[in-house]
Amino acid sequence: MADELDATIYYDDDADTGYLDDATVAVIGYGSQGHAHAQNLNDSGIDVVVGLREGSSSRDAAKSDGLSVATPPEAAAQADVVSILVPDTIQPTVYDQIENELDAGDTLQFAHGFNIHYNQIQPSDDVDVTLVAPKSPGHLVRRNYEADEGTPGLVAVYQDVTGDAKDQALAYAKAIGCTRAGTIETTFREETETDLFGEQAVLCGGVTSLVKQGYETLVEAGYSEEMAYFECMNELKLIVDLMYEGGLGEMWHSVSDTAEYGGLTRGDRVVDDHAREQMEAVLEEVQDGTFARQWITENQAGRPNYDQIKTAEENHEIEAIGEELRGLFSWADE
Ligand SMILES: NC(=O)C1=CN([C@@H]2O[C@H](COP(=O)(O)OP(=O)(O)OC[C@H]3O[C@@H](n4cnc5c(N)ncnc54)[C@H](OP(=O)(O)O)[C@@H]3O)[C@@H](O)[C@H]2O)C=CC1
Ligand SMILES: CC(=O)[C@](C)(O)C(=O)O
Ligand SMILES: [Mg+2]
Ligand SMILES: [Mg+2]
Repeated sequence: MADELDATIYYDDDADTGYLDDATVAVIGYGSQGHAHAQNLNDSGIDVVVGLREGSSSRDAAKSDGLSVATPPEAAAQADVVSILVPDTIQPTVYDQIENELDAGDTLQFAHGFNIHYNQIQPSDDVDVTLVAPKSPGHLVRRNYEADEGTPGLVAVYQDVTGDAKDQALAYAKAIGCTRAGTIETTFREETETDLFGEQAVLCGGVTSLVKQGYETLVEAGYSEEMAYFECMNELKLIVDLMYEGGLGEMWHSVSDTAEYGGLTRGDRVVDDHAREQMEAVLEEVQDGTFARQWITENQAGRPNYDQIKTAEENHEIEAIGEELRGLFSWADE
């Protein structure tokens, strides 16, 4: 355990999958996280059953991956740990379907704290409630596990009636590969707020806005779409890979002095004080529940705004030129 840092971080040696040896884990959902957790748990020797609704389009995939499949209530009835890995706004409905199948001492496990933190799910007081949240998209949780690597994660306990909630959560984190890379102990509130902020202001929202703005600036100045795509989208991965491997310094070391000087003197003009004020406003809307209420209301209304902005994003010209160019990479499937 690395405790000389501010946070308490757990690694493989700090976790014992023995806490899941006699348990069955129901993974409800087989999407981005669900397919990864279910397969990683299974490959780690944990007894897994996948819970999917009747007629689910994911049933064939789960079965072809060698996993047993049941409906969410059936899976929960068989399980000692129920991992809720369906979309956040669906979870309260799915919880209603399974809550009567939970026995005293079972565990309700999440990969994001949204529904507990914003009181959308009030779990019964006789079950453990835990969180193991990979800091990674689900498909890389699986890919890294198969490569004998891992993805960092967060672990939290909301309710511990058995006395083993944290040890069992660490066993789960180890079985999906998170303690290979490090799993930070936190709370449902901290995970929820930092995850929502990070995906909105940096990882998903901020970065894609930066890419699109850069692309549009070049194209509107008369440069070709191809040039703008390779400069502002394709090369971003190559730059971020270096940051991932060795920090900002690794990237600055690898790029030219010209790029380093230009980046260090112009970067804060683009992502400036106004951007920082907006980041702080975005965080405040996460903390005071404004975002959660907006997202819940949006779903209750049938996602009219979400569908509209999602369609506009899909139709952004960078997507078309990108698909065309990626298809021409020498290694692309012919
Ligand atoms: N995506 C990610 O990388 C990350 C996600 N998380 C968290 O993990 C959890 C799961 O997210 P994610 O994996 O993205 O979810 P997905 O959107 O990938 O979940 C899809 C799964 O949910 C099922 N599903 C969808 N709607 C329903 C429904 N109405 N009833 C029953 N099942 C339904 C689908 O089944 P069907 O095939 O039948 O449609 C499918 O199996 C969330 O809490 C999320 O915040 C945390 C970290 C990262
Ligand atoms: C992949 C991840 O960590 C996110 C962005 O938080 C999510 O998909 O919710
Ligand atoms: Mg996240
Ligand atoms: Mg998230």
